[in-house]
Amino acid sequence: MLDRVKVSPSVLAADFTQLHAELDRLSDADYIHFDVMDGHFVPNHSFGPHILMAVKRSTDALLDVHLMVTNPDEVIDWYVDAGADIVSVHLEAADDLPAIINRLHERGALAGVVINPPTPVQELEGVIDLVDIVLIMSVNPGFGGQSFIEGTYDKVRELRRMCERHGVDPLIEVDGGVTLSNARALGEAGATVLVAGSAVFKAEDPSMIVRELRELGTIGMQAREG
Ligand SMILES: O=C(CO)[C@@H](O)[C@H](O)COP(=O)(O)O
Repeated sequence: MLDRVKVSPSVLAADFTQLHAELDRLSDADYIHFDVMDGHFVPNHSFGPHILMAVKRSTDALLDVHLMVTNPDEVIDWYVDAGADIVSVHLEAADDLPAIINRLHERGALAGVVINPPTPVQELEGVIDLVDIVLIMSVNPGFGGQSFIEGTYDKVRELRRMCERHGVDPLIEVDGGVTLSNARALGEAGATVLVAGSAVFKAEDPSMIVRELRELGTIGMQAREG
């Protein structure tokens, strides 16, 4: 059981001409969230393992890689080799998720599963005992700066109940449209990791936003735990 919510700033919203300086401003982040987009699974391209290596050189935070790709089994090793600490793959994209999770564990990485907004939480039933982290998308993946989908709270609560039934306690991460205005409610619903791109990188003082997101999320988490 965590004693506080963790914050994972999404580097997609950073100024790439100043990547090192941008990451340097985030000494308080627990993780750095790294969105990989292949132009097939989502209608956008982002970056690959070489940029992840550059991120690794610029931060002490753990690297939280989110693969929005159609062929996760073929690329997970690239990202572990580049320094990923967590690799999350989409339930909607993986043909053999248990094999991918096994491979990540063999390589010493934490394994995550991601579901898109239309995918019901019940579809996680078969893998919930195997994963270290579940990422619930709170926007349709592909772009930063979108509005948070309100139905996410119910999905997080439902996932929390599923975890209790199974006697497991994976990290529960929420990604997309996360801001200071929903961080507390997300912690209260059961989220333990908040991904935030625009809210952090577009702020004047990104480190302060990271601390505030963590504090609000943790207040919510404590309210849920009573
Ligand atoms: O995976 C994604 C988008 O596909 C997210 O990680 C976004 O990058 C989050 O950005 P904001 O909604 O916080 O701006």
